[in-house]
Amino acid sequence: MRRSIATVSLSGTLEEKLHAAAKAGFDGVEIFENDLIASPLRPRQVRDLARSLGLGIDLYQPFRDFEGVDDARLEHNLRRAEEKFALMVELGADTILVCSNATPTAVDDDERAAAQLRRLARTAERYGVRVAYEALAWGSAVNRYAHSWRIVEKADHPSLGVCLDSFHILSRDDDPAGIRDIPGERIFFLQLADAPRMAMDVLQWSRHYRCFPGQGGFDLTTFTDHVLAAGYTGPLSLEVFNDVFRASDAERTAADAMRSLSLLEDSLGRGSGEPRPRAELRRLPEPVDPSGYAFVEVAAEPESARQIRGILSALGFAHTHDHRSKPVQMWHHGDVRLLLNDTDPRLGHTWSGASAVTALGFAVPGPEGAVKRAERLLAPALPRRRDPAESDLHAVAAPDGTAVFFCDQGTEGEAGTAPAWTADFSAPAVADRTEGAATGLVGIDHVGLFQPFDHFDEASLFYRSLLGLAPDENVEMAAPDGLVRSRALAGEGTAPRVVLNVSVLGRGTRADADGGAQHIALACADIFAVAEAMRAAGVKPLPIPDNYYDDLACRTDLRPDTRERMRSGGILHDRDGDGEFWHFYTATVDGRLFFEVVQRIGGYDGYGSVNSAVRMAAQRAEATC
Ligand SMILES: O=C(O)c1ccc(O)c(O)c1
Ligand SMILES: [Mg+2]
Repeated sequence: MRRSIATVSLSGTLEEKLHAAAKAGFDGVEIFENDLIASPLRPRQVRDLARSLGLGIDLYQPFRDFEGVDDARLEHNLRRAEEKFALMVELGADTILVCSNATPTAVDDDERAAAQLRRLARTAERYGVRVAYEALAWGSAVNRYAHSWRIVEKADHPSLGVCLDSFHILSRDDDPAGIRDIPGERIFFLQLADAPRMAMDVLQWSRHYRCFPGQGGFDLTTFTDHVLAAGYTGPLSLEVFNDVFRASDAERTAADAMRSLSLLEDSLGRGSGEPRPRAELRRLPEPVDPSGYAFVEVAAEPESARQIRGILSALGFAHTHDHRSKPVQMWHHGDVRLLLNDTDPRLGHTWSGASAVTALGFAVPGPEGAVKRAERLLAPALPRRRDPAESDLHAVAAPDGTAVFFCDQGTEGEAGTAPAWTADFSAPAVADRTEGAATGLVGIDHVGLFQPFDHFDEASLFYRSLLGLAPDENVEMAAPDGLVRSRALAGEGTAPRVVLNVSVLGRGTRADADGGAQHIALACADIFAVAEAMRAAGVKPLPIPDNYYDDLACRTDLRPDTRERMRSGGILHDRDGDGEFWHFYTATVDGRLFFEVVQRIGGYDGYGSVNSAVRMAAQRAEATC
């Protein structure tokens, strides 16, 4: 199917928008009238530029407040429309979007609206233009797609059809199944937008918070399947009004948009009983099903690396191997592998110098397939410095610059065998080996990464589309320096898990500290044993205030001796039904990187976010003491 994007979805001038859309691989654009009016380019020049970039102009929009007016107004509106049709001929655009009248004086009279739209269609026909009538969710008389279709049907002119916009339909909880009853050839245009579920005025919601499919709370797959089942074969076009996208880099937004559309298109027509769509659908390489983390790599300056080594040893990790050609140590505990790079990460992305998670290695069944899928999803490939004998690990850059590696899960899990990529590491001399006392860590539960404000939604779509991780609901937490929004993503069978955080207002020390707080959460089977082993090794946990434990006494039935052990270990607790979550934190290195140890019991599936405000206040106290 053709893929298009509305210029309103991108930042910059019209020229910049066209270049960005073309670079991301779109076939066409919807030109927003304001973008044209503000452009120094004449319509013919816009047409020529679009053509030279390989873009069609699939829609010109919007034409407002046309129908449901008195006779004098109608004549005026028809003259107005005719000017625009002449302009569209210059522009080389053959479809105009007319949105339902949103003025308070619009008359709710289908006969009149149909007669007026028929006159508009007759005029449009003379210019070779088609009119696509869209019901705005806040239209005065017409605000449901079924109503717009009744009027179009009544008007009965071949140059008049409907434009369906997922936002206007799904924001009002309208049932999209009725779209199947509209003949496909009368659906002149399809606009796709997702949005987070919000209880607010629908116009404000639409103009500021739309996002790309897969980034919000609407089911765009089912919606679009209905439109395809009706027989629609026109473009899939993204029309996203979003305050952040308007202010972000247009090329990145366009790539994010294309990733979203590729994922959506790949999901279409797969339901059982779905009729075969008339439109040709592009499919992505098979989804990747990661079984967990192969490794997590941390980079740190030498002094900070020393502190990290102290924490890892106290947690029972041993420094077992060194990379054959790079300054990278492997720290190992059971099946958990952390890589510590203490001089120069050279991963092709920027590193501020503060300790940071620089790479995530995901264990996947077929790395080549994962790489192909990542390429199709426009994930930027990272250059690799590689000696000929080393394994050919492929990495792509996540939106925050973190390198994402695809590692063959191979025989991982079979006793005594190590994954192939670990052959790049050799055992250090015994004298260099740092042995910790094994503490029973069983895996990497999750990695938490603070995201740049502009790229939060992009990041969650990135992990979702490349690795098939399913996003959870957003959670908001009150940090002492502002609200933090958090979204967890987890693979099938709950591994691996990634937690993305962002400052709701895009500022605060948590967001600023050289790119934002990050943590690695390690899973264990006995939190008290790990806490005690860590303290016995001379490493203190993040201290939690006594008030927290007093409150626990009020709201839980935890026994006093348990609470006492929790207090000395800095351990926090959460419960969800029969499930329980126990966790504690280490000190923060460079004000940025910390470790968490967690124990999940029963079906607990969260991240202890009820305790996050206490944790973040404790971290602020730690930073200022
Ligand atoms: O917000 C608006 O006015 C507006 C204009 C054109 C559209 O296609 C739309 O969905 C909304
Ligand atoms: Mg629209």
